[in-house]
Amino acid sequence: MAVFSDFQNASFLFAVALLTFLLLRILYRLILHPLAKYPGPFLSRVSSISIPLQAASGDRHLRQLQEHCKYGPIVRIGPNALSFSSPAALRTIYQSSRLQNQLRKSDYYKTIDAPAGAYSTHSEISRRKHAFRRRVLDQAFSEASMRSAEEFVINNVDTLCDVLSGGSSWSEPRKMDDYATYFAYDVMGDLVFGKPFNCMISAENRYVPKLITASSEFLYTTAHLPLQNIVRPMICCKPLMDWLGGQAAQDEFHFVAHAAACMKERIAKEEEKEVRMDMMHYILNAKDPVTSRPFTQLELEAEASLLIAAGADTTSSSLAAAFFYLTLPSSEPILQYLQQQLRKDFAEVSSITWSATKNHTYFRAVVEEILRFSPAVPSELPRTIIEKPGIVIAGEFIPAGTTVGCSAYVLHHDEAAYPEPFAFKPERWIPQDVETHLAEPSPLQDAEQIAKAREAFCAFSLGSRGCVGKQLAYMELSLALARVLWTFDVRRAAEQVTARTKDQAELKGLPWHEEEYQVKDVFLTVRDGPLVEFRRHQR
Ligand code: HEM
Repeated sequence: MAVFSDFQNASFLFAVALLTFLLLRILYRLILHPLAKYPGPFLSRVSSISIPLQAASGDRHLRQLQEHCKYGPIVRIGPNALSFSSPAALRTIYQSSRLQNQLRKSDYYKTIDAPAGAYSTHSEISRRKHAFRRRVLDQAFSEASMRSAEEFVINNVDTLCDVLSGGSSWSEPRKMDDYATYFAYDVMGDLVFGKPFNCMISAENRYVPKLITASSEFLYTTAHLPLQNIVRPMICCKPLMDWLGGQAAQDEFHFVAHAAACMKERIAKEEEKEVRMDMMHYILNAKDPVTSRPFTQLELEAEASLLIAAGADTTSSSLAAAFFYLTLPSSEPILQYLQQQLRKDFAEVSSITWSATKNHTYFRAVVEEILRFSPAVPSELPRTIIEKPGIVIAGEFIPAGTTVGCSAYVLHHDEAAYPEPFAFKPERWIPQDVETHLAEPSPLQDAEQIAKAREAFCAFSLGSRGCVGKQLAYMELSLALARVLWTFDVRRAAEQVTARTKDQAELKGLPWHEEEYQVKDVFLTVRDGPLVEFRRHQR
């Protein structure tokens, strides 16, 4: 009896001590913490659970914008984390070479590749090791490599046109999130593994995009959980994850194994007589100009998985968004004008090349506006301040140990840089002195407004950790979009599907914008639709 009572007393004392500790911790975070002066939602200021909760909901980008509208340009999104929404902060955090030793990618990145057993260029947080990766990987995005890549991209665009076509009459509604995904994965398979996945023409490999989305969803939340030193080893343990992590965790392991097998096949092909001049050829033959070291087998496998995930999902998200914005009823004059221009400027579809689209002012403005409105990596990219005492961001001294970041979605919907941010307006990228001939022209921009728009644009992030595949992404998007729009009349189907309905948004207290392409933010995006019909254009 006495033992039981001692146990009860000890439990009671333990509970009181724990509650007191938690209460004091909350008070400290609210009042005495160095970030206490920054506003933010209560839960975010006192606990680290807010970010994983938002990540799990798929609404994080929308919440972040909502929070910036409510609290201003600096929001405390976790006890030790701040989100910034100004172009000045964007440049300091991601681009300042002076601060490169003081900031590094946050521990979040250590977790996202943990199941693969090796960091990729994207997840490597050590500045020195990353610099090596980039010196080698950059060679796969050289001008020569991009020139060879164009042919592979065009072959896949031809297939896309074949599968979209309904002949001379209107096609069935095509679900463009799927077609864009199949196209982008086929391109990346072609460039990285030496063979397209053939997703556009066969269902056999369509599980690959699903794997990547599922693993991105799983890791986006998991990597933001508190106590990463415990979480990380757990998600590397396959038997435990098979049991705990369900289908999503199994998908992640499946994809890693799949990528490794494809890489082995591709490496064997490099020994063949006829060299395939795809991106992997350039990677396999690249050596670090500083150390003369090529990638090891493990590094190659990590890069291959990264290139497929980072290259395919982002591009497909943007391509699907393109069809959404261009088929909005309010975009009718934009679409009409764009198609007229493309058909006037290019006599044959084959004359639509990457370099020709680069110089097409109106087309480029359309692409830029798509990337602005719906950035494919919408939420903030976390960086940690590692050197004491700290650094100055946007005029504020921020102490070491703080995780800081900017969200492309938030910056891209800032009224100051983009008046009417929820309207699709390619004209905002075109200087006043360029004639567009739009039926109902909106005012074109003066140089100052365009400079503001450019300053806030960060779809590909900036600096040494910015997107290595930016040029390839523009090439794929431009060739696919321009050639499809040249070849077909396009129109929105009567029925539509969406990743988020107005009712769902309102139920969660999220803002609703009728003309926005809805995505779920899983670091990459999950999307649904639009449904679009195609008819071969009669010239
Ligand atoms: C519309 C298309 C694309 C968008 C919007 C995009 C966006 C981004 C962003 C925002 C980052 C920074 C991520 C971070 O800091 O965590 C990034 C990094 C990266 N992207 Fe892209 N990307 C696109 C297409 C591509 C393509 C086509 C490839 C390659 C085939 C690619 C390869 C990479 C790689 C390897 C990194 C890591 C770079 C590093 O850390 O050094 N991306 N991308």
